[in-house]
Amino acid sequence: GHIFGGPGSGKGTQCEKIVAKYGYTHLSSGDLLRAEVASGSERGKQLQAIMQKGELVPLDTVLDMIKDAMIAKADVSKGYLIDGYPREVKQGEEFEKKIGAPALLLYVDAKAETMVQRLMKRGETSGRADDNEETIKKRLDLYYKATEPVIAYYEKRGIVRKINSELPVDEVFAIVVKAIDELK
Ligand SMILES: Nc1ncnc2c1ncn2[C@H]1C[C@H](O)[C@@H](COP(=O)(O)OP(=O)(O)O)O1
Ligand SMILES: [Mg+2]
Repeated sequence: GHIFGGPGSGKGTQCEKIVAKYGYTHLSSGDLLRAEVASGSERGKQLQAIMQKGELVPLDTVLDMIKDAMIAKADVSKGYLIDGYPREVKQGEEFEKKIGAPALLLYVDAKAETMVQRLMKRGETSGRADDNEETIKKRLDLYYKATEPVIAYYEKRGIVRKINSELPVDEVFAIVVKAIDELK
């Protein structure tokens, strides 16, 4: 399934707990991209410039990275947890064409102020170039404009489970567990 939500909503935090409990293969598009940047490759340098501006990297680049990572784990995986993708409806359509339809979309929902506060706090230690006030604003704008519409695309199929991420981490996780277990 996919885990979906704004920047700082708590996707990564919940993914860690999901992986510990269910053993799914966690694929964070952001982490894959940041690994490419860290490798120092030419492609990584181009990606870094885009991410630093808070913009979306080209669709095919992210999707190919996810697909490669899925294939690499195909024979050992108990299931995939795709984190931070799709970021726009077009990406969702491409994912379905090239990979398939997700079984579940966990929509980790928090208020804009909450997300900003969490990201500013995370920025104190994360070392992430995009966890600064200016880029956070742009990421939130982009989230509301481009990414949130993705929900409607999946809602039609009845696979969206909205999770209140204003709650403490463990309470959020309890709701997540319920959503996953209902599916099994
Ligand atoms: N339910 C919650 N309550 C309080 N803080 C939370 C929370 N979920 C996550 N956080 C904190 C952990 C991080 O420092 C920050 C952003 O969380 P994250 O998991 O990195 O978000 P995302 O991966 O969606 O960007 O907020
Ligand atoms: Mg994350």
